[in-house]
Amino acid sequence: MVEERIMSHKPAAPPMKPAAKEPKSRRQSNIERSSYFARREAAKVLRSVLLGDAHRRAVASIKTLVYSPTIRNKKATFALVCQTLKYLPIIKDVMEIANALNSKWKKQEELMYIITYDILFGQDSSLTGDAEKYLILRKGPIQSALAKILVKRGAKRVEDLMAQYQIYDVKKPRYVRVNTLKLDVESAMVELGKENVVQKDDMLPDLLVLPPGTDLHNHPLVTDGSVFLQGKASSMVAAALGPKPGWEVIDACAAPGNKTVHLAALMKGEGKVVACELNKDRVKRLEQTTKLAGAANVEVLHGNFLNLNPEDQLYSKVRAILLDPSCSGSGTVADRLDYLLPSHTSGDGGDEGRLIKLAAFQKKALIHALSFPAVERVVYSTCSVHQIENEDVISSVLPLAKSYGFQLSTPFPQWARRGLPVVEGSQHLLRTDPVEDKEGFFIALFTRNATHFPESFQNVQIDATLDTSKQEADKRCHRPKKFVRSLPFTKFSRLYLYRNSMICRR
Ligand SMILES: C[S@@+](CC[C@H](N)C(=O)[O-])C[C@H]1O[C@@H](n2cnc3c(N)ncnc32)[C@H](O)[C@@H]1O
Repeated sequence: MVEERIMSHKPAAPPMKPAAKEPKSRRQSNIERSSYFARREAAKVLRSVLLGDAHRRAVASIKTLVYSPTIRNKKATFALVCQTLKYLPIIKDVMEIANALNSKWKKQEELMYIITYDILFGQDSSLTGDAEKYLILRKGPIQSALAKILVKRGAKRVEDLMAQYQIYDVKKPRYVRVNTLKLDVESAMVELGKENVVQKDDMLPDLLVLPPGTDLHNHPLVTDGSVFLQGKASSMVAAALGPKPGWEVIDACAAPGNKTVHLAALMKGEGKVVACELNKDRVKRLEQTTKLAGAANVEVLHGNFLNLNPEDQLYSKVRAILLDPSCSGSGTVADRLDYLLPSHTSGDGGDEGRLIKLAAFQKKALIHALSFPAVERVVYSTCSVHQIENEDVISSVLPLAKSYGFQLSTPFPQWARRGLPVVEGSQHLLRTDPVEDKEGFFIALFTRNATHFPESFQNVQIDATLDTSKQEADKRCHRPKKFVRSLPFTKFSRLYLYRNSMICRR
């Protein structure tokens, strides 16, 4: 038999079976045939994921890969890839202990991972094909390797083992946010309740809770934008900002726009949401989301939030800013599965340099958000579990925020999990736990009363980019100025505030 190549577009046809004692039904043969192809298609996708293209963007990438025209059985392939990835660290150890792969099959290790998943944890008993036959012959050693690992680690069940391997079981409820621009909550409950058990969330009035595993991707309410498949933590962000109908609001880093359209709905479609997005391709997603949601009060802006000038008349009435900047995404890795990819298996989940860069941008963007003159509320949020992107950002910005008249407020006081106690006011910060709450989000809410705007603030112009070269900054600062105060900006630089002048960074 010619060696099966998982990278070829068309996998080899399943081998003809020797005459069986009892002829197989046509239905059974079709099932075997489609499972055979699904495993090869899944192996092809898994190979691309593990090779690196999809690194750090696993699920988005798995979806993109699965939805390519070359994949026929998309649903089965997607499920098989996700499940195999979920168990991959265990599968790899099992295969090593069982010494299951010879050099020929090592060349097709992704296919072997998929088949081993099926042998150990899957429900597919129709394992036909050469690769399958090879592993079924080694089923005994494979199963005893798993038993050895369980004994060695003192784990009674595979679930305990998964916990030890830090694999989170992602059986979380399916949350559905009702887009109140299109449908009221009661009607959504009635409609979804026809086929599912639906409850209202205990904190967010526009959020519904359905049983884990409920698949609503093709539900008419989802496809027509009446409801959004949005998690609880993600839905808490716009609600924490609490914009009122008629306000002007900026969503600083907006695509794909789930929170943008949530803001629009909370504002009952009245007022204006300026949705700013840097990435051209993601702007398209943002526009699609906005259109789907029927959020007519959203104005999409393709640009860099750091370049919006707070002194521009255009933004003089902006009362709230939602800042959900690019982050490591480490809090949603259980969803995205990339925690199983090579650089994520060692614990902290990421490359320090990348985190430092992200945190630098996050600080800059937060300072920028706080510098809009009429802003009363700023929410800073991430889907990261890293202190450097969360509490550390807040603590480094807090002195400046206070000088602008802001204080930390407490979003959702009834929520028990708060910030790490490494910053003054950590009790105001909100965290969700990646294990307990199935996703790790962070929310900070800065508020100030209009009456508490600092007197000096009225006369202070803000350097919009905080990114200018030193030469440019010096030029700008070369004006008569009256010193107000200096504040730490980074470890190495301070912000100098001057009345009737720019903020200069040195
Ligand atoms: C975490 S995502 C936002 C998710 C979005 N809030 C939602 O819930 O759908 C961060 C987004 O910010 C964008 N972004 C990054 N830097 C930016 C900048 N300087 N100005 C505007 N957008 C930026 C990224 O392209 C990305 O789309």
